[in-house]
Amino acid sequence: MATDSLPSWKSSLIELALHSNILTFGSYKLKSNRISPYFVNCGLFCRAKLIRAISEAYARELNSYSQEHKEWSFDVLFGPAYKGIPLCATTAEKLASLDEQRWGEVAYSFNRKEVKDHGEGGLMVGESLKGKKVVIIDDVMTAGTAIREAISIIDSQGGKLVGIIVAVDRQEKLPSQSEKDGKGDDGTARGSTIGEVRREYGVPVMAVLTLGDLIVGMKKMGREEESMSEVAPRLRKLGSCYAMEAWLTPSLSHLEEQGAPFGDTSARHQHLWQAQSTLKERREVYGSLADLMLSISAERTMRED
Ligand SMILES: O=P(O)(O)OC[C@H]1O[C@H](OP(=O)(O)OP(=O)(O)O)[C@H](O)[C@@H]1O
Ligand SMILES: O=C(O)c1cc(=O)[nH]c(=O)[nH]1
Repeated sequence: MATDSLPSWKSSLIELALHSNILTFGSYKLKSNRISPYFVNCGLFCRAKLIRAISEAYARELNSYSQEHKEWSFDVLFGPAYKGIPLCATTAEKLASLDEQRWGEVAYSFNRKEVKDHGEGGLMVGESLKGKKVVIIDDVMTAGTAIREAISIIDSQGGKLVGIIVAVDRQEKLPSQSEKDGKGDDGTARGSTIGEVRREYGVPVMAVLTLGDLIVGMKKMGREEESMSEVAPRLRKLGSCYAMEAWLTPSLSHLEEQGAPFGDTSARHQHLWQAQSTLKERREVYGSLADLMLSISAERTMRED
């Protein structure tokens, strides 16, 4: 569960993201057509000290995962076009700086959005993926469409996906059928995007920061009021369970991972109640934001009953 303590490197990264307008608040249409009251623009990690900070953070996460899982390794970091491109190159270099012996030979690769028809030609740039163990490095995951596209490129190139890392886990739920049909969220209880990708492909999905980290970081910086006074009214206006789900899904996906059934209504209610208790525990930490989410969550449970 998230707490109000963040390692100092995470706090510094959030501060950099705020000062550089990488993390902003407003109303944004996402690739999935969802409307979000905040946005993470990783294209703005475009100055030396910013790209250094984010690539060090990715490299640190990957290196510590590999230290904890000695049998796990990879050959190539694949950065999907466009925002993944600078990330894969700089993070490969940072990995080698962290541990030359382990990562000195790590390679990177990325795709083109349009196939090149002259010179070397083709879709891919960098290391061949054929027969290689590949980790996808990307900016954020929302509905998981971009990651699935990247996975199909890896498959088509003969690579083997062994992991995924993103800068920010937005802690979003899976798209509903009505969203896929272009009719907006139907408010059904669903697991998290990241949990589903993890389960479906059987690989670790890592994130440098989560939405929870961003909120804790803002609070530590005394910017909670500023950000939340922007975000909360919009969440309210959306009227769906966007905010609540964002906070519930870690608990829901955790329960799902333990094998809890998700199909029938009573099991789903039980999960919602458990997740709400988790929110209650978070209340002290997240103050008014948690209050807001609890009220949305209660309304929703009543609607489901
Ligand atoms: O999980 P999803 O709902 O798919 O959305 C998230 C992805 O969508 C955007 O990429 P986009 O394809 O727009 O490419 P870009 O890197 O060129 O911005 C964004 O940069 C994420 O990678
Ligand atoms: O879902 C998206 O399209 C998206 C979200 C976000 O925070 N940042 C981004 O670049 N894309």
